[in-house]
Amino acid sequence: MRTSWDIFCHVIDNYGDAGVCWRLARQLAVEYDAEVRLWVDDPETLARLCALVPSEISGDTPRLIDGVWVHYWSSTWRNVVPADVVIEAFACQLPLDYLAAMAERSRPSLWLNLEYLSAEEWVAGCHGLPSLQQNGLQKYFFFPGFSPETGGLLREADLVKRRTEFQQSECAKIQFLRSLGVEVAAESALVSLFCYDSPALGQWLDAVSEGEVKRHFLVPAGRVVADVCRWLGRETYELGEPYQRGNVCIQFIPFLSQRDYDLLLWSCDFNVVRGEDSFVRAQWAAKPFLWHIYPQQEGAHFPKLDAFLHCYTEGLSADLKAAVVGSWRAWNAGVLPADMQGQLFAGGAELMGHSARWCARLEGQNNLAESLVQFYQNWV
Ligand SMILES: Cc1cn([C@H]2C[C@H](O)[C@@H](COP(=O)(O)OP(=O)(O)O[C@H]3O[C@@H](C)[C@H](O)[C@@H](O)[C@H]3O)O2)c(=O)[nH]c1=O
Repeated sequence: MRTSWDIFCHVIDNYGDAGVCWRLARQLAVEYDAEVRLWVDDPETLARLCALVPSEISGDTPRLIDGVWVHYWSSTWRNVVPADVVIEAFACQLPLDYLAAMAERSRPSLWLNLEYLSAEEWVAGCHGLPSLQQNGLQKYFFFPGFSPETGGLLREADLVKRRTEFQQSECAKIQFLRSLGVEVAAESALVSLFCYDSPALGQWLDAVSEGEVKRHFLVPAGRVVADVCRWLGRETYELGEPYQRGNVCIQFIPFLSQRDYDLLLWSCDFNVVRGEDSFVRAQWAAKPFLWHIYPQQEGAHFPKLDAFLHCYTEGLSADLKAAVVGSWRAWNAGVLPADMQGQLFAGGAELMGHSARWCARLEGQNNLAESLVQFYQNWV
């Protein structure tokens, strides 16, 4: 019998919550033949990530998309029979009636809270721990992560193969970039830019524009566009139009589907990414990158940044390690000291090789969907 899964997604802000839930839901349905319902309270955000999702889904009419039943999670809850496995993503609050129904099933549901990604050491110790809840059920805390003691990272079965084939074909890359209206000059390095607002951005672009290497920045529609326009001295912009300032060419492109965003990351020489899901996808791209971590109050994100840097930079030469750690920390603090601006791009061949080895290392651990399925099988 097929296992049924309910994934509950409350979109707090940005795209990460919906991005992670959608990716997981699809993988469970497509690769594990699971019967998946995704309950999302903001279908419009999901629709930006996958064109097949309509931006409005009524409470009564779920849509079957890529094998997943997408439901609008409205504030008025209509009772449904809970699934075998229930995932509350990022500690969202499940409907009270649903919680009661979970406990009333003849075989109670497995209840999991899917946590945010962190490379901190304590994560391995807390992964999979239960906590007794008011409805008499155990809730298990499920942590994605970078070590085999965690739930691993989202990675579709064919991801690395598709990426390798794409990156081996110059033609595939050119075709994809052309579909976005992008032509890259032969001697220019391609950079994707998806980050939060940052005072460091203008300083960095200044330095790069005066640098010796030509860089072509692709900027998907989003909040950083306004800052880049300001740096260009423009009030408006045309999608696809290349804007040149010094050695920097800027091109604004549409916000892509998740699938095309992967192609963008695979095509670029360097990716600026943020949050959780684009950060993981940049690692699967096996290219050098910069992580703009989701800023939290009182600097709570800095230990997370350091924990990741600690694992990620293992094996780098001392100079390069210092450049990566220093420039990532500076970027995330919003200040780039003058001598550090070029260092964001430091590393060349060493960092390229390192990115590929890091990706291969991560590929050696279970992926998140696989870990969840195994957890359920062991629990039953
Ligand atoms: C730029 C771009 C991104 N994307 C996708 C990739 C990801 O699935 C998603 C972006 O998600 P993230 O990278 O996680 O960054 P984000 O800033 O949008 O999301 C954040 O949301 C907060 C609520 C969380 O607390 C953060 O941890 C983080 O997840 O958008 C596209 O599909 N097309 C695009 O063109």
